[in-house]
Amino acid sequence: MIGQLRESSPRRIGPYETLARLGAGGMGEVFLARPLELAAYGPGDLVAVKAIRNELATDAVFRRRFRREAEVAAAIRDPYVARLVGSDTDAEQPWLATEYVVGPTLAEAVRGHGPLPAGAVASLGEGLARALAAVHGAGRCTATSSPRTSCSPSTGPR
Ligand SMILES: Nc1ncnc2c1ncn2[C@@H]1O[C@H](COP(=O)(O)OP(=O)(O)OP(=O)(O)O)[C@@H](O)[C@H]1O
Repeated sequence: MIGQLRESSPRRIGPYETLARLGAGGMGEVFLARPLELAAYGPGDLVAVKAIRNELATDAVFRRRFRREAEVAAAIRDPYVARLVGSDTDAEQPWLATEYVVGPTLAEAVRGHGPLPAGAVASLGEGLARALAAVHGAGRCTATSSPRTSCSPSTGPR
């Protein structure tokens, strides 16, 4: 659910202006945002920016993991995975931005309309499996030990 910005919410993250709060996870908060350069702004330019919590931002081990996450995300090209559109893993408060995915969360859909029909569950499962395969494939291809030339992200895990 899209929530209002809080008093403590950042108004600006990297090249983006925050508009609303989308949620929070283990790493930090996620904001709906748009590019500050309004001339370049179109409806498809809305992004979800994940801003990393301060405690984690000062943790060197976490920073390394987050850099790796951004590197893997940048390598993914798949219709089932929100595309990475920008990141700054070296910023004081690191962030990464992905395409904004419109629509309710699964929990909101079930709360509002009850259990999904079997066909919808099947296609959701298929989409999740495809997305996971794409993420695993990209992880293999960006691993330092695996030469990029022998790797095809779209083939997924073997
Ligand atoms: N690209 C996006 N488009 C729309 N909503 C998003 C997007 N990314 C995240 N959200 C919203 O923000 C919430 C938190 O996302 P986040 O990625 O932080 O969750 P997480 O995977 O549980 O966290 P973490 O990776 O930090 O453990 C999601 O549940 C979702 O509602």
